[in-house]
Amino acid sequence: MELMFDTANLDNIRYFNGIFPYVGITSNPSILKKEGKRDLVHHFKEIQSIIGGERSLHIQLTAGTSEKMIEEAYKITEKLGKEVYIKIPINEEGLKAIKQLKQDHFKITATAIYTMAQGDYAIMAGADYLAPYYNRMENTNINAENVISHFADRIEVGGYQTKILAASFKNIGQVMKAFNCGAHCATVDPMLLGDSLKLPFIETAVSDFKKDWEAVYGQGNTFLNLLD
Ligand SMILES: O=P(O)(O)OC[C@H]1O[C@](O)(CO)[C@@H](O)[C@@H]1O
Repeated sequence: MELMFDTANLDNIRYFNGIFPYVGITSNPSILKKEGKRDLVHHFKEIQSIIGGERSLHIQLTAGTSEKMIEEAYKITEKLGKEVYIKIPINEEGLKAIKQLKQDHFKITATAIYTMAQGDYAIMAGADYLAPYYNRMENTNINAENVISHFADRIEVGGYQTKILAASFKNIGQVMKAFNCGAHCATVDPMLLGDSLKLPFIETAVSDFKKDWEAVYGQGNTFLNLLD
């Protein structure tokens, strides 16, 4: 069970970096749009410096043909390092690009996955990660839980190395369901993760403990000044 942050916002990454256990950052052109026009090499390098070398960075290609996608992948990794995961939508051109890029030892995250067939092609093509779109599947009346369970099953039975990186979440319940269905990892807007800890009953429990403690040991005292 792993989390990634689905954002390119530097402030959010810096803030939540200190809070949640997470293993990487994902983005796509729509997520980048929210940051306005940027010097992208500089921006991604900044992200790399915040998250450190142990966590992964997943960057989506923008070209429409496999030839251009392959060129983009080379350019991105030339600027940002071969450790970057190249995100490629699973359509004809995308699959063609993955075939070549895997031969060239690139790390690949297959994305825009709505169907079992798309994911199975990506697994067979050797994708390192598979990003099924949970909320978008639900919006399309596709059973996201069945699709993710199917991938988990295929990977287990076939002994594939591909990991399921469930994506497109609009609430924390969807994230938990994706894990229940066998997703290895979920990429989530860190603001959504933050909101999942801001529940009134959590606050009530914490403040009740504080009140009970202070009723006995005095206001403002903690173990720090009582155990000297
Ligand atoms: O439905 P949404 O919120 O646009 O999400 C699409 C998802 O696709 C991804 O690009 C994953 O490949 C994520 O970055 C994002 O979670």
